[in-house]
Amino acid sequence: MKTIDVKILDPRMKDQMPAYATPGSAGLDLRACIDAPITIEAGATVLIPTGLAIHVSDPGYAAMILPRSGMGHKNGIVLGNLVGLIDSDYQGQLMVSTWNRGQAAFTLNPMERLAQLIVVPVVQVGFNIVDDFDTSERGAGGFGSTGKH
Ligand SMILES: O=c1ccn([C@H]2C[C@H](O)[C@@H](COP(=O)(O)OP(=O)(O)OP(=O)(O)O)O2)c(=O)[nH]1
Ligand SMILES: [Mg+2]
Repeated sequence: MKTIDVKILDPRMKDQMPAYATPGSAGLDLRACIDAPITIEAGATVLIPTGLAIHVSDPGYAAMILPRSGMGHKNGIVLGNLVGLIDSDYQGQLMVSTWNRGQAAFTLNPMERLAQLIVVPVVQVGFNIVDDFDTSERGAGGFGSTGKH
């Protein structure tokens, strides 16, 4: 398994480090490192610290913060930025932009698991400027151009 450097910024995280819940899990749950419950009003977005900093370091990888399906579907708790992208050279605290897209206030408790982190491969590209592309079957067709059924 690949390893990445992590700094524990909040001592409470020492015993609760993110871990894969099952052997096949892709995501590592992130916790709300807050000192007291925070009520997030319907429609509001709050930046929540996770108590951790990671340094992916290898530009061939990035980390992404995604919602947890249960929090998103049942409680309306998703991400203010929809998806969080963690650059391989970022060394600051992982922060979760926590958006209550639901109709009711939600109370987030200290150390509650609120989002998840995945690490994904990334290809950095350079641009080769051209006047015309090699022909492709799709061409410029998009936005439903292949039909509905
Ligand atoms: O949900 C997130 C998204 C980003 N970040 C951190 C890591 C990431 O590497 C950095 C910058 O993120 P991004 O490039 O998406 O934001 P930006 O608005 O473009 O800021 P910057 O100008 O710092 O790149 O912020 C988080 O902690 N949580
Ligand atoms: Mg940026």
